[in-house]
Amino acid sequence: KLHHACADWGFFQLINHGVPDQVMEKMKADIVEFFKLPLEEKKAFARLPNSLEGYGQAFVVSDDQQLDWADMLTLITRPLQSRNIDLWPAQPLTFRDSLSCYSMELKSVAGTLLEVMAKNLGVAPEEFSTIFQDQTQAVRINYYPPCPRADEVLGLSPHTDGSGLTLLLQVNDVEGLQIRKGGNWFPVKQLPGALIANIGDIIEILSNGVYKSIEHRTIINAKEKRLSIATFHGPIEYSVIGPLAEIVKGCKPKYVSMSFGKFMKAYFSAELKGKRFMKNLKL
Ligand SMILES: O=C(O)CCC(=O)C(=O)O
Ligand SMILES: [Fe+2]
Repeated sequence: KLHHACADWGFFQLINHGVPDQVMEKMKADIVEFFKLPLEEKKAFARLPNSLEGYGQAFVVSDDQQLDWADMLTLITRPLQSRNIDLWPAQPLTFRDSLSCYSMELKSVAGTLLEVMAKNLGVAPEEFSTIFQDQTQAVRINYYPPCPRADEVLGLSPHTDGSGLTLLLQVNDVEGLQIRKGGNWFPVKQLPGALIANIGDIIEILSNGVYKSIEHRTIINAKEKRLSIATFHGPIEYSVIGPLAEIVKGCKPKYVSMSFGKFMKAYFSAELKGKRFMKNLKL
């Protein structure tokens, strides 16, 4: 079932993920509290120039670009030695603990899903676990303020995630995520308690296109704010991203191979434009 959902849609909702309710609820409550803080207090955790981490806009590549209608907090959560705790909000007081617990639980969910995917692809589970063991994990917490001219802005422009696998949680009860399928946009209604799983570009490349990363965007509500937390799971830092040898036995690789570092640099220097970034990586 998972295989079909992944391969056909690049997207699925996970209900029996095993993450304790209280871990999800604590995380959600602390996210809501953080964004309520006065701007000056949030700015204490501001993104530094040339860094992707911290509070502020992401994906700004030029001065004349129209910005997305969102405020974001991006933090690296794994591997543990990559954590930059100074950028983790100290208010509310439980934030750091909530995020640590949430990060650990989601790592385990992602690990299980990646194992299932490796099996479905017919590659040795070790091949995937070597790439994803002590995986990189980062969170992007998105705050979309209401906008009276909601149809003139986007919360997040169409994009695919530069991750292997993304697990997404809508924090308050406002919808806004849309996925693209066959040229049309479909709204996603999060099932109660579910985590939304998105296939990212790295799985598309490793699987040589068997799994496709899902193009998605968010729209803005005219009256209500919306909050979400996206948790991105990627490979270990020094891995090479390219079609797996076992998969391209007897067929041609469809994507270029490059180091994870180079891939990330390329991903963040491209404007968010649907699947255009991936098209550039095709052979
Ligand atoms: O807010 C959402 O539902 C989606 C967020 C997202 O796609 C992202 O942060 O990459
Ligand atoms: Fe995304």
